[in-house]
Amino acid sequence: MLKFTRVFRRSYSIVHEGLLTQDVLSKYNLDPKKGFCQFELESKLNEAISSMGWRKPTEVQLNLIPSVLCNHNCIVSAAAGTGKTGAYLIPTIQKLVEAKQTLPELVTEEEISKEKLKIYNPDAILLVPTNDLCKQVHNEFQKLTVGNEWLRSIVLTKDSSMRTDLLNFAKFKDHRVVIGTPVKLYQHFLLTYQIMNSMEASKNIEDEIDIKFDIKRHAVLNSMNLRYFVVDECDRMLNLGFLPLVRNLTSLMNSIGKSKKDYVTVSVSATLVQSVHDFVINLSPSHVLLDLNAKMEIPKNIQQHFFSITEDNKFEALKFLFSLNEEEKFSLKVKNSLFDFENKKVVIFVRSSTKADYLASTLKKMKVKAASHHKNVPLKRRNYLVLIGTDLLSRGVDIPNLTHSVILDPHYLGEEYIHQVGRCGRLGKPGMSITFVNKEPIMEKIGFVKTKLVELRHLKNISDLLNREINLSQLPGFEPKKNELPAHIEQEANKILKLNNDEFKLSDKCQHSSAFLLQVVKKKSEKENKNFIPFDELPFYDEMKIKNNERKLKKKLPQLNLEASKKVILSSQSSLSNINSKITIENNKKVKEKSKENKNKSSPPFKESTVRKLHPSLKNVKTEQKKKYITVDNDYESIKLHQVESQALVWEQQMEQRTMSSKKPGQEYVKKEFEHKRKVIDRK
Ligand SMILES: Nc1ncnc2c1ncn2[C@@H]1O[C@H](COP(=O)(O)OP(=O)(O)OP(=O)(O)O)[C@@H](O)[C@H]1O
Repeated sequence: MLKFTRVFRRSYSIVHEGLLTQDVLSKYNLDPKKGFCQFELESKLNEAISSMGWRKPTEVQLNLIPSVLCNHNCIVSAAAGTGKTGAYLIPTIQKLVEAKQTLPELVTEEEISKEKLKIYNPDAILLVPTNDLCKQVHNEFQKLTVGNEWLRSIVLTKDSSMRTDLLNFAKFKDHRVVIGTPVKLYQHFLLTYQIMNSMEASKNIEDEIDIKFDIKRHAVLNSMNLRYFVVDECDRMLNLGFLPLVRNLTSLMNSIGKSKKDYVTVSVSATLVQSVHDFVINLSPSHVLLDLNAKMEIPKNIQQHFFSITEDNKFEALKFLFSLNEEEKFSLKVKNSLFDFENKKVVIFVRSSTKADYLASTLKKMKVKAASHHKNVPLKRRNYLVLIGTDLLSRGVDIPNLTHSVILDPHYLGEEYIHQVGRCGRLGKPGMSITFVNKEPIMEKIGFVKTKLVELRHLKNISDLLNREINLSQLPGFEPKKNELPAHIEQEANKILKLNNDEFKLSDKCQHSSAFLLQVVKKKSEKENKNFIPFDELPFYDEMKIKNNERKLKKKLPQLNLEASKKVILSSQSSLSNINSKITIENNKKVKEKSKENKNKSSPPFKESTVRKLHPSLKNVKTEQKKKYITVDNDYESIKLHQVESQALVWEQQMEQRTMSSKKPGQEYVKKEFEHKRKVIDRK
């Protein structure tokens, strides 16, 4: 059963609610004003700490260091950038230095040549969620072990192959610490398990495992000597779906090392959610809970700003922030220092790696030193001022003197915001977070799935987590325009604009774009999403199937009455005319010429079937109303509509004339014919 030990409140303010256990308090006379000497650390470790410029322990260090030194399992949460890495590294190093005498001898050549399974037994395993964070922790570890260089660490990430790792285990048997990602560590423990099992059962190792294992040169990872097991960013691990993996990893580790619960477990995160508690139960039954960020607050040194910006304007707004001239900056600075991005280190969070790359290249064109970081691009720490990344960048990444966190696409998880904002204003330095929120829902492809994203909901998650109301402000010059279409409609319409004319025939493009707009605006007027067909799903792409698709489209296309059609044209005029004028501007002349030719011909320009095919949405539109409908005539679509309409009118007039003059024999027949034709037109 999980047992949290809560002790009494400290007299000084920096230590939060009763956190430290009695034995810790009686052993150490803790004082936040005193330096690291209060922990009675080994002299070289003390020197290394002071050479890093760390004078006094931070709050989390003051709590965690003595607790680990007293061998307590700990769950710790503290705001981002408060020195958690040092807080778990310092006591681990101290304990390993103390135990130096008991270290195994270096492996000798003779030993290596024996046909015996070599085992690498580290004293500490630090589980870190991503490759870049592993490297960051490794760097900090190296700095803290200056003077104690014998205490090295091996990094296990996807950057090295399994065989290289196995070679390193044999070669660097004296390296006491392993820093690795869950996947790589799991792979190694599984391999050890398989090899040990096959050896026990006197089976051929090669038959049992996929890797070419060289028993003379390779060693396997074991946890027999394990004394410290640290899970950094543990809620991140859970969010990334590593929970089953980490569970399997620990159970493998325990069964191989036969060291169940012999080691001290430290679980660290900036945000402590219930799932972390549940997860920790599996690691160790009793824990000291050092919850220094229970309220999940953003440190006061970080200014937070939330702006309402439409999806299409987000990049523009960002570019605007970067490209303000001195005068503009000055005028805006009067109100807010927010706009001063010059020579500042900025981190920008976006939803996808494609967006990150696009934005980085756009900013580079503006001569801003920008770089992107996501799963395909490793973290570059030099020569840039602006780093653009996905949520991979939000955890643990420590960039000194970073002042601005810009969240272009707010994450659906509220706690992610805390981590993203935590990249700036670290350790009490001034920082500023800017979050852009698109009020309209948008459809976006995430991986292979098209998802409806409602950023207002994400904002609510943030406000629920921070337990405060969040008001959206307007960025000057980016206020919403009147009669603006909802962002998701604009977004879809813009996709149409980006298509090349070669992709399909102009007529099809116009027809479908207008059909699409008619459809989405119908949706808008009905204020429901059920019949909404995203652009990508409209049957445009395969020219060969266009006829079939048209039939499908007709079925899908909701029936429009005049009012709806008129609204389409009027309310979406900007988009429609945008689309039509932009798509057809070059082709307009040709089209007009064609239409003139058609008009000049005595025979009607379209056959009845063509009219029906051309504009299925004309169905149910009555003659008088049709005249009003033909209001916009400076683009191709309306010209076409005009032709269709005028043709329809011509027919009607013809029929009416025939009816008028048909008070002769055969009148009945003509009347019937007229009624029939009228029905046909009405159906059109
Ligand atoms: N006692 C200290 N005095 C001064 N600087 C410190 C101290 N402890 C840590 N730092 C520095 O503070 C910065 C943030 O530390 P660290 O990355 O460990 O924070 P963190 O709490 O792990 O952040 P995150 O939640 O983002 O992972 C680092 O640059 C580190 O070198």
